[in-house]
Amino acid sequence: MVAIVWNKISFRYSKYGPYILRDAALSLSRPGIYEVRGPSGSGKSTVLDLLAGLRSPSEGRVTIDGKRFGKGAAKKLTSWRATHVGYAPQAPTLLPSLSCRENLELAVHVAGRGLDAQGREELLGTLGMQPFTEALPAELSGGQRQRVAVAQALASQPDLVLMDEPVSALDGANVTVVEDLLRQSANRGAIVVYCSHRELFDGQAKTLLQMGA
Ligand SMILES: Nc1ncnc2c1ncn2[C@@H]1O[C@H](COP(=O)(O)OP(=O)(O)OP(=O)(O)O)[C@@H](O)[C@H]1O
Repeated sequence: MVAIVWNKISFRYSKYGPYILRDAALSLSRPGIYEVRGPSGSGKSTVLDLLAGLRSPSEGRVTIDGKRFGKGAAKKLTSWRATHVGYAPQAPTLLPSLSCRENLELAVHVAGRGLDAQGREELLGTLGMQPFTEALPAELSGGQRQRVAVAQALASQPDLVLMDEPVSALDGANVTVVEDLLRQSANRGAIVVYCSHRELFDGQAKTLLQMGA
């Protein structure tokens, strides 16, 4: 379980740059599926990075499991992130020298928890990647790499699942598979946050944040 509270969080990439977020507030503790909505360039990926603790707020503090983090949070959150967060960023970050199987194994090793070897194999199978278990990322199509990145983010059975455009390269059947896996994660007790230009879950996910233009 994980609980995240934002109170008056602002973020900009540089000291005099435009604000991406201004005095944003949110509270996340209940398992479920949440969407960060907004047009292209509005800051959805930035929000996911902040939730993952990969970026620190410019102003304000985030509270994670009762502890408050402000500037410099990203460094302090490294081990929390490794254990609790599964993140499939917009550009998949599979290690190029490791096979699909090994990329999942690494995620579980770093987290110190997650699916056993059989579970990881099954997860890849569910995503139609069983024939490519031993393939290197460079040997995969874009959609195949995206499916492995989704599997990698789920392999450690994280409390917080972050998915940035998880189905942008997938066909309809695989979109349904990803939706099912994310539902299963939420049913297991995870908080799932995603952004997607393609509508998922029939538009029924709760809105976590609505970003402006
Ligand atoms: N590393 C960075 N340094 C400076 N500006 C950045 C950086 N990353 C993103 N931005 C800017 O921040 C704004 C929000 O970008 P972000 O990627 O979060 O939007 P998005 O809503 O996810 O977009 P899309 O839907 O197109 O993926 C954009 O104007 C972008 O140019």
